[in-house]
Amino acid sequence: ADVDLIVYGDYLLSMVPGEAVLEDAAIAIRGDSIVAVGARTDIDAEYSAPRSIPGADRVILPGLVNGHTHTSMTLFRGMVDDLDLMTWLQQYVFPMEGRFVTPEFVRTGSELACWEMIRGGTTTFVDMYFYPDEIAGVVQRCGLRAVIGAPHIDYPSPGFEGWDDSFAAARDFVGRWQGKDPRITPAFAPHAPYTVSPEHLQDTVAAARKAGAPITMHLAEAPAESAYVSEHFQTTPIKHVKGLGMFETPLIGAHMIQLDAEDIALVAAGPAPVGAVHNPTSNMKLGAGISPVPAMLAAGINVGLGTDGAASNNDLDLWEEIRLAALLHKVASGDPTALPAPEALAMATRTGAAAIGLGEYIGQLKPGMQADLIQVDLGKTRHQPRYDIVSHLVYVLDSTDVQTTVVAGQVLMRDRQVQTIDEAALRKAVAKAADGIRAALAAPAEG
Ligand SMILES: CSC[C@H]1O[C@@H](n2cnc3c(O)ncnc32)[C@H](O)[C@@H]1O
Ligand SMILES: [Zn+2]
Repeated sequence: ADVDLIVYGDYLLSMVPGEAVLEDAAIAIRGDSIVAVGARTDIDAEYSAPRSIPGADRVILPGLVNGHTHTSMTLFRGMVDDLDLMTWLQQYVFPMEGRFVTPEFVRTGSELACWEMIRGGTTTFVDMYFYPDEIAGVVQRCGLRAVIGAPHIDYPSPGFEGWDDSFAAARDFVGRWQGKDPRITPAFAPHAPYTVSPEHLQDTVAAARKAGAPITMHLAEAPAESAYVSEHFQTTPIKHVKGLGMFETPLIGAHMIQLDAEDIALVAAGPAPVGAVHNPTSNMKLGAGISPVPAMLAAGINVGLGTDGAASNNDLDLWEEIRLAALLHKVASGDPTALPAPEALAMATRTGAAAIGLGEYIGQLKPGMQADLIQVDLGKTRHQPRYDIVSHLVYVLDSTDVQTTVVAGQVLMRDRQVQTIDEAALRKAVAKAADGIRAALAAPAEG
């Protein structure tokens, strides 16, 4: 039978539960979907394609899922480091966003992020940032898949005076993008329990239920958030939002650190799917704490991985998050068997896809699923010897080993060359945006 593309690999990791690593494998793709996965000899006997990608020394696996980021914040990379969340946010980030975030800023920052994610093997991301139509435009042009959250917050923010206009714009955004592009899922993105009132969070829930759209928000992140919620509402962040109906509609909770055993049970009980996104680098850097990931997984919660924005990471490299997650929970528990390598890799693929509500379509390589996949090169001397492929992926690989990135059957990167973004033009636009930020950092009193 004719297909559009065949991708080969010395190894193939489908991430389908119970399936072993396949050797000398291939995957046949028609349109945006996977048609067949199997031994190279079987695929070659049954399918022919006008295009193919060779697989010597390469592993095929599902594209990575970045469950929480703020793509445009790449332009704030390295602007300020080594602060706690609230100081970082309130004294530096919010004021700089007020000065610099425009549609052009978002377009450039988001394109820089997409370039970095394509190069590192991320095929899907969940974003929450201002001017989401600009982000959606970048996503359409570069070919990635995204859940794009339209932000709303009780305070003035770029483009908005406060709640009323930001919430109205979020409803419009969701209405405009629902069903428009199969690679884009619009979402509601209230900022956090300490910046959105209980009444307004209930409004978000009602709008999300009516639209059938997911919600993504920062939740149970730092001790200061718990202190705020305790002081104002006499409860924990999780019980607070549960009481507002937020677990009755699909929710992607970013961070999910400050949870006790009761909170974990409430999240697991839903009744709607509540995914948790763990951001180890950002959490460590901002001193926010350690998310109870092993306990959440044990309770049956789908836990994914995220980078957060590049202003608190300072890159969008999910391989780093996979490795840090696997290591952090061993340190936190004193148990080297905590979060073993296969589980850490699943958080960036199958479980991560489920956590963001796309588990039926992506995160595993099997017929009928979307053709979102990557090839990584294990041929370098650094990868010798090889006894266990998953061990290399989690503990040795870095993003420069990613050779090929495919989303919905479209090849976005081949032999490390991004096909859909003009890198030289992007560098120019980034340099222009950075000049203004650099000047403001050098003369803060003038700002
Ligand atoms: C309204 S969503 C965008 C908003 O969120 C800010 N932000 C970035 N990272 C974090 C974080 O870890 N916790 C809370 N808020 C964060 C970002 O700067 C935007 O203002
Ligand atoms: Zn964030």
